[in-house]
Parts: sequence; structure tokens; C-alpha cells
Amino acid sequence: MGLLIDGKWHDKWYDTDKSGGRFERQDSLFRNTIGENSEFKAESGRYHLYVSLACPWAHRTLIMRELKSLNSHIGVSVVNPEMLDKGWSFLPHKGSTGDTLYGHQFMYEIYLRQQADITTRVTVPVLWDKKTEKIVNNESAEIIRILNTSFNDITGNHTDYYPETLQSEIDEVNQWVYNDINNGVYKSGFATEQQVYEEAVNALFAALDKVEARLEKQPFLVGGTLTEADIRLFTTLVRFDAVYHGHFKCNRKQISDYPAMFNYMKRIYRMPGVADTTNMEHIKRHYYYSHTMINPTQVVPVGPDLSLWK
Ligand SMILES: N[C@@H](CCC(=O)N[C@@H](CS)C(=O)NCC(=O)O)C(=O)O
Repeated sequence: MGLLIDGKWHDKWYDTDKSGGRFERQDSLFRNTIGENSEFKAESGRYHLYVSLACPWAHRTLIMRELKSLNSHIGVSVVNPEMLDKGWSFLPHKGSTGDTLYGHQFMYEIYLRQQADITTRVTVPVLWDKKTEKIVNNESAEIIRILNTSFNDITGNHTDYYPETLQSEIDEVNQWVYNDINNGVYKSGFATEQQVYEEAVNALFAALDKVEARLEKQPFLVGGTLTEADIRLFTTLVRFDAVYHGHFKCNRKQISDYPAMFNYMKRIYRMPGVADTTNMEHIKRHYYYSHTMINPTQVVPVGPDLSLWK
């Protein structure tokens, strides 16, 4: 794992010494949209998603692609779940596709196609424009909003997962769910100081308790139907018991200990298309095999038993 500096790959992990043992996520670089007022127009077959099935941020985009009937309009390349010294790769692995556009070996080569002397971390998801050979956007929160609205006239699917009347409540929920849960598991797992870890875990479980209280009263996080707030939370919940609980030391409780949240997670998992976007082998392989500073033996645990989800 590492990053590109002036177009050269450097094998370097996040330096938590500089931040008192704290994991600090960097902002995504590419933040364009698709539509009439953009150089990127909505067209069937023009765009492509680079994803990891292990990654919770990329998983959001795959779910939105399913829900918005975009499968035949936006292609996908799935990286190998092991993120090692050269970062994400396209080496063969069951469930990975390779780079179906250019046949590259490594994900950093896609970023280099965009700009030969680029300085950036090489993250997924990436929404790629085949026509201009540019990255449209590499921030999942924005990619799902693009998929939610920009292709409606092409697909005829007008279901809105970020409806205007609920936007301020969704934004408010997204903020604490992101800080304390989605990013909270990473802040816990990547912390290299005891105090920093404990702060993150305490905030995480306070937020999970808050979610549980909410779901005891209503079926979804905001309003009576599925919104983007649920999609964003789901991809963290679905990884929790298998990975975050053990590997990231978020072990005060499991999601299966929260009755309302566990049912909610299974309800979303069983929605058409969602289970197909969820690959537990990739998820466990990625975290336990790639983060050798946390799990130097690279042994991947067998459990938990997920037959209850079906
Ligand atoms: N803010 C980004 C975060 C994406 C992200 O961090 N993806 C991880 C995989 S789960 C990644 O590619 N990490 C590689 C790295 O940080 O070098 C988003 O939501 O799209």
C-alpha cells in the first residue's frame, strides 16, 4: 500500500506518528459531476466504475448502480482484494475482473492515465470517463448522488434516494454516521495510541446505540423508505461482525447483538441485487491479508457464521 508522488509509486502507509497516533483520512481529489452543466454528459456506456468488493466506500456505489438500474449503462472493473506493496492490483482472484478497459496490472496506472505526474493516494471507488480518459469523481458520497440523479432519463428509473424533503435530515444523519461509524471503525482500527483508540471506539458504540434507538421506532434511518443514509450505513454494518469487531478491535458488541439493527441490516441485504454486491471472501481477505501492521501472519479467520442472513 502506498501513494503516487509526482507520478512515482511509493510504498508508504499512513504516518500516524505525525498525528499523535490518529488516522487522518485525506480528502478525495476528483469532485466533478455528470450532467448538462458539466463537461461530463450523461450517456449510456460512457462511464466505468473501478471498485473493490472489499471496500465499504466502493460498495455504496455498487448498491446504487443496482438500485438505479444502471448495470447495463455503467461498466465495472473489480480489483484483487489484496492491497499489498503496489496498492490495489488487477491480478487474478476469484470474483475480480481485472482491468476490463485497458488491461493494466495496478490501479495506480489508472490514476497515471489521468495525469502522468500526479500526487495522490490511489483509492477506490473511481468513476471513470472512457471518452475523455479522465476521473470524473473518486468520492463515494458524491458518486452515489451522481448515480441517483444523472441517468434518470436514460434508465427511466426515477426512484430518489436523496429526496428534497428529507435532505436536511439525511445530511444531519450522514454527518455523525460518517464521523463515528463509517470512518469511526477505521479511526479505531488504525489508531496507534491507546487513548486515541478508546476515544474512537467509545464514539463508535455511542453512535451505534443511537442508531439502534432510532431503528426501534422506524424501519429506516430517515423517513419510511430506504435512502442514501441507509446505503451508507449498511456497507459498514455488513462488514462489522466479520472484520471490524476482530481486526479493528471494535469489540464491545457485534451488530448481531443489536436486535433492531441486525434485522435492518438483513432487510437491506435481502433487497433485490444487494446480496450480489456483497462478497464476504473479498471483504475478509482484504482486511486481514493487506493490513500486515495489524495482522502480520495474514491468517484470515473462518467465522462468523453468516447463514442467519439468508
Ligand atoms: N473518501 C473516499 C475513501 C475511499 C477509500 O479510502 N478507499 C480505500 C479502500 S476501502 C482505499 O482505496 N484506500 C487506499 C489508500 O488509502 O491508499 C470515498 O468515500 O470514496
